[in-house]
Amino acid sequence: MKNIILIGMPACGKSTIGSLLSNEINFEFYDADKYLEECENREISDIFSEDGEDYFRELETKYLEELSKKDGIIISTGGGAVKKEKNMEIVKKNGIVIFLNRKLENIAKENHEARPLLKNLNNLKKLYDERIKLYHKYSDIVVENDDNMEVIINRIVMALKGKI
Ligand SMILES: Nc1ncnc2c1ncn2[C@@H]1O[C@H](COP(=O)(O)OP(=O)(O)O)[C@@H](O)[C@H]1O
Ligand SMILES: O=C(O)C1=C[C@@H](OP(=O)(O)O)[C@@H](O)[C@H](O)C1
Ligand SMILES: [Mg+2]
Repeated sequence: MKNIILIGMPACGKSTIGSLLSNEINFEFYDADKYLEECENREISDIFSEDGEDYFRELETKYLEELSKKDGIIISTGGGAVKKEKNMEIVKKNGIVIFLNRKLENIAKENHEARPLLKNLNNLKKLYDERIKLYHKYSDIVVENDDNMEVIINRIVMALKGKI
């Protein structure tokens, strides 16, 4: 059984939709950021402020590698997981990658307190410009997140038919 990997901008819905999808298709759900926080017993915002982004990225790769040893699971990645080609090689070995595409104006409305890279909301457009090509490059399926959750989950289930 393959894994299902959700990628996309911060606050595009990866964690929420990953969990809802898990209820729908009975795949175990792992949020890569939450898994990292639990294993390290630290919050991501503290890791960023005390040790910097590069150190966070090392941990991110370590735990994506660990999670990818499992199969038949859903992994919601952090928005920056596409920054390292190695991360995508790891998850794509036994995973189908879904890019959740959500409008920046909707993303901007969410609460970003726990997202160190969005302390300044001006950074959102910059991150988008840096990453949009990467989300397309690494995704097997693109799902527009522009409706209510039930519709989005249904879209994903339909798109996955015959692929897992
Ligand atoms: N289609 C949607 N309709 C309503 N709220 C949404 C939708 N997609 C995402 N959200 C909300 O956006 C917020 C950020 O989602 P989250 O799952 O944390 O994103 P990510 O893990 O991609 O950073 C959550 O409060 C979530 O409920
Ligand atoms: O976009 C990013 O670089 C990040 C997104 C966050 O996850 P979400 O995409 O779930 O917000 C988290 O991994 C970290 O704060 C870095
Ligand atoms: Mg998340």
